[in-house]
Amino acid sequence: MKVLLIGYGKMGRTIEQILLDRGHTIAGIVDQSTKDKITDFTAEHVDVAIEFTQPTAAYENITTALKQGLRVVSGTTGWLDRRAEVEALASEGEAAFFYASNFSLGVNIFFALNKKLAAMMNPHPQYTVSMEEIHHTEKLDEPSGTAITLAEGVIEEMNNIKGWYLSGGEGKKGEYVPIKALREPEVPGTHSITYESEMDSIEIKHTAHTRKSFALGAVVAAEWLNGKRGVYGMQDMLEL
Ligand SMILES: NC(=O)C1=CN([C@@H]2O[C@H](COP(=O)(O)OP(=O)(O)OC[C@H]3O[C@@H](n4cnc5c(N)ncnc54)[C@H](O)[C@@H]3O)[C@@H](O)[C@H]2O)C=CC1
Ligand SMILES: O=C(O)C1=N[C@H](C(=O)O)C[C@H](O)C1
Repeated sequence: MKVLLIGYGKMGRTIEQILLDRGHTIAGIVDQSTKDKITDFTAEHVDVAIEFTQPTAAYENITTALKQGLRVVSGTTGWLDRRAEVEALASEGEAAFFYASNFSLGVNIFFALNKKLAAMMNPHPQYTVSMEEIHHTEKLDEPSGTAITLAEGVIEEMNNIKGWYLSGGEGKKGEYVPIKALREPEVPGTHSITYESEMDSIEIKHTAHTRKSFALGAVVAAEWLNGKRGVYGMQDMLEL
């Protein structure tokens, strides 16, 4: 598979290594400091583009790649207010789009566990739900995309939960999930969900030991997307 890397930071470089280890080739690298531009590439040169950049750049990068007719896998967080526009564009043309707030297999199992636990807690309003995420200090967005996906899972399953808020901000206790975002050196990503009552607490937690888990998931998603058209996510691929 010929892959265009859009974004050559921590994730782009980890993905490159996994691509090479799995026998793929790098068609080009687009970053702020490289000569390559997304508009230099079409589906003739590229089977899949993998986009990991930053919240302010993702929308422009993804839509440019889709307009070039490229299949795009993206994991950039913090831009999803424009996700519907991207998905509409991807479903019109020859291109394809695969997005995940977290590509790690373990986190996607954790997403399913989170929803199952939320459904079990739904009839028990004496428990108050809260979340915490910890990431490295270079992370630009908060809360993490993964924490938002976890909160959306709780909102889907619990009748009395209406939304989420960044802990420290405004929110109605009990009706909104507070998400505490902590930044500590070198942490790849830790997420926990706690249900607290006067009697006891229940906590589930996922700890990433390395960002290789996210990078491997993105490469597997690119392999899976190759040859397809349309809009996809981890549930389509993993059938969890
Ligand atoms: N979905 C997932 O599984 C994961 C998502 N992420 C997300 O991926 C994104 C990138 O993460 P990292 O690689 O750790 O960040 P990073 O800061 O190490 O790298 C980002 C790269 O994007 C480049 N960039 C910025 N604007 C650009 C533009 N307009 N065009 C091309 N390149 C541009 C920067 O120069 C930098 O090299 C973040 O939003 C992060 O939250 C990170 C890990 C896993
Ligand atoms: O910025 C990161 O590093 C990560 N970002 C993603 C997120 O915002 O959820 C995924 C992972 O937690 C690492």
